Amino acid sequence: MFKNNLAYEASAGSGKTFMLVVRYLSLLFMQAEPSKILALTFTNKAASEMSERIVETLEELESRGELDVIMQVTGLSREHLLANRKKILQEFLNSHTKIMTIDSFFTQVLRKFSLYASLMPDFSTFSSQHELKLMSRFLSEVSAANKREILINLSLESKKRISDIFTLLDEFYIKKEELSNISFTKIDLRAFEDEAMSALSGLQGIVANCDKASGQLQGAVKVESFAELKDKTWVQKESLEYWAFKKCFTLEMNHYLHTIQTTVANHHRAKEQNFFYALNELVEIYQKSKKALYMDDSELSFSDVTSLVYEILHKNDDSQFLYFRLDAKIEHILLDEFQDTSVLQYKILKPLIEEITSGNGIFENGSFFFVGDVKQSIYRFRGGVSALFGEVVEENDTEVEKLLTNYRSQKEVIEFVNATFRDKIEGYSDQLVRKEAQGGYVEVLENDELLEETLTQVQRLIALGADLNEIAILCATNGDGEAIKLSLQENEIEVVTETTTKLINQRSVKALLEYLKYLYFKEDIYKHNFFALISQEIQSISSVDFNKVKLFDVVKRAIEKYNLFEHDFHLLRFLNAIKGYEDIEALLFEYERLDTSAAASDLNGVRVLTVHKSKGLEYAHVIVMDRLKNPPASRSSIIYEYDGIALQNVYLRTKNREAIDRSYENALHKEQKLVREDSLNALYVAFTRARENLIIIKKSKKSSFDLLELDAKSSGELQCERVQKEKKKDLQPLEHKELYYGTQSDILALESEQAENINAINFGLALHYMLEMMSSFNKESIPNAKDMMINKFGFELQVDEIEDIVRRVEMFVENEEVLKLIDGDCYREKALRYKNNLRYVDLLVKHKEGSWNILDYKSSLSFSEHHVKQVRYYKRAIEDITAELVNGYICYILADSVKLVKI
Ligand SMILES: Nc1ncnc2c1ncn2[C@@H]1O[C@H](COP(=O)(O)OP(=O)(O)OP(=O)(O)O)[C@@H](O)[C@H]1O
Repeated sequence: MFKNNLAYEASAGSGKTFMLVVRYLSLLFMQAEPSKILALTFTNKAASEMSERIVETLEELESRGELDVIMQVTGLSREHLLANRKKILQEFLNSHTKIMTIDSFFTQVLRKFSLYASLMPDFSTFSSQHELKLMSRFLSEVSAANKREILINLSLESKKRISDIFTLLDEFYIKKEELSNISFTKIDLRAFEDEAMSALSGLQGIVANCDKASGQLQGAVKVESFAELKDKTWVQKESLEYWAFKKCFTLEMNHYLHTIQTTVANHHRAKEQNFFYALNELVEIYQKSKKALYMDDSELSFSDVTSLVYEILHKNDDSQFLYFRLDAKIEHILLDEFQDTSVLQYKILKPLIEEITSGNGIFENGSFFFVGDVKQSIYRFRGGVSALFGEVVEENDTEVEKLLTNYRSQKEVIEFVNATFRDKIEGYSDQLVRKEAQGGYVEVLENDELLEETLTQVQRLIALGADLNEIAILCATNGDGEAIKLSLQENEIEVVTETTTKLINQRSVKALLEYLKYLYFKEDIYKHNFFALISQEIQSISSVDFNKVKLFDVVKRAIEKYNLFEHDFHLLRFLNAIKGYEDIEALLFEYERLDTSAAASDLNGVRVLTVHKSKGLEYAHVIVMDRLKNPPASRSSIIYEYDGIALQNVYLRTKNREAIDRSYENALHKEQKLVREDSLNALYVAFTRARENLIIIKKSKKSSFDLLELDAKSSGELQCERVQKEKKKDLQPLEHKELYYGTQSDILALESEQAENINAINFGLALHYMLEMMSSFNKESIPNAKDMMINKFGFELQVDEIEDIVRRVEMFVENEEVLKLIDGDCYREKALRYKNNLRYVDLLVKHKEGSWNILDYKSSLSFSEHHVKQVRYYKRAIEDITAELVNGYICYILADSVKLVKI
């Protein structure tokens, strides 16, 4: 029977998402209004997939596994459900549903109440604010407030660059609310230093008077300053009855030692207090700069949105009334992936949930439902606290049910996962195997040539008949993903990655955009494009008064009128995305920035994605590849210590402090445990994505699988169901049209992720940018391009680096060979979309006689092999597209010369 207040805490593949869809459909069948069901997911992709699954399930209800479960949940008969499903589907498609990410929901709330935050409701949101702009705004605000010294001191004390201080500021800004219970005071350090030095002189006295004191011992206590003293090895010991001290040991020595330890520990604490005090002062300015920026640009990051919504709803005289207004629109709440919800996000939702669970809401029949798996919590860095699940259950008196059977994977995969994690993850309980899932294959391979081995395994699967779209390669970073993608493409294997799968680049969505452009601009070209894209005869299109008809309705009507829907889930996603735009202008001028991804079903190629992005997804064949590079040892300098969901304390990570400060030691251990849990959870997510075959490729040393102690072995039999290739719909070729796919710097930064040195990356980006900004390749264009480069990158670069870049550009425009190659129509930063991949060609030149030159700039000689592959790829792409002669060159623009290498 239907339970009003229910949660599922269950392992991967046990049907949580399935139950979420069942729950949603059950509510629909129980006559809940779709617009009053708030279903929140973690990613846009999950939100779109949920809507799609609802439509699909309703369309095919009689043959779907969901049917029986809906009957159980609702108590309604099969006949009733089947008789009503068409009506329910129509209602669903015609409603303003609320299936979205938490971020989008908060954005909607903020739009609604924007005036409380002195914002206009038409702001736009991005996953992060423009970092460089923010930095320079912040720096000028810091100067205006006379706080430069604080910033410089912080940077000196923590031995961090100013830009790293930014990361800390952002962390503190995001956790501002949680930190509000912790206060920081400014403390004078000298007293501690004096006390420690005076205890030291006591100790030195004992050593001086001891006949048996060795030269080594005398050296060990010969300390000139407090800074030197606190890092001495002997200061970290429990007792001085050891080593060279032993011969002179007296209890008094330990007395001095303990005094030194206590004062050093206090000194650390005081220093930490001063650090956080200063950081807090700067956070105020940081927040002010952010506010100023979003007032100027009307652009907010999601963390800004969350903080503002929290402020409006919790720190406002009208709070109760505002919640009441929200409450009136929400009757049921469904939350997916709850383990990754942040405490602040939950605090915002809490009053809404309480209205429902306490039974005093406007709707007596409201319901609350959430699902999650603490083992899959991998977003601690974004504020996820795994204890939240339990807390919420307790606070709301929610009934928790377990789902014990794995519905996703075959036996070999399930048993391997059970055996691997049983003793590693606390409280792990084995998943049960379905009777009909007795096959599957698992192999752990050891090979240091990770890319080659991955390619071999993909080819092995393809040879066995695997569907390309059912092969997923999970890797550690975007950089690793790019490397594997290139390697597969070199071997003519199609690849689908995130950058290539934007919704707005899908044919049906493009068609609708052309349609809307026609309605708005009234240019015939758009009409022609629209009909070409939907493969229909050109007809007249009647005009629409956008003041009277909602954008959403215009698009929905077009979909119906031109019969576009037929299983095209991109359109469903597009309809959902449209709800985020105020009006037609906002859509037409902003849609290029829409980063919703396309419906997976219509893309072709091996999926390459990071483990983090793979959460919630499943594939028949999964290859988990070890990380190509060892991770940088970049630990956060701040340790956040939680007690349950409450932030209890913050510490500044300090060398050797754990030996002399018990509470720091505790916090550090807790943190280390969490870091280990994060890694284990990520591996758990990765291994549980496979339905049939799981192949793990590990390297022999420093493998990310080390903590699992995996041996190379295989079990089961590798089999792939041969795909029946469906005949693709006959679509007319797309008219070539230049598109804007984001910015080159996004992609360059991604490509250069392999380069460890952030300075080198910035340098390269700045050089590229300056060349891009050259209106013509001659000396006259240099000053302007230089200014633009400084505006964008000046903050990141030293003066001599800027001069170096300008010198290189001068050499470039003076080089005879270069000038010959670029004699023609030059296209800078040309976006190139080929086989579902997006690339930028630095410089593409079309010669009068119909041949093309590609120039790919490099600012250093490293990674040559990679460059060659890249240019070869561009060359092949342009040859395919133009069917004309193409020459490719790598142009090394070095400090002292320009070298051209023909590919
Ligand atoms: N009761 C069920 N009957 C039939 N199939 C089911 C059932 N529950 C789940 N499935 C199928 O099993 C697979 C895994 O389910 P689902 O994705 O809901 O698991 P999950 O718990 O959300 O996994 P994860 O935690 O990894 O996201 C899906 O293909 C789903 O359709």
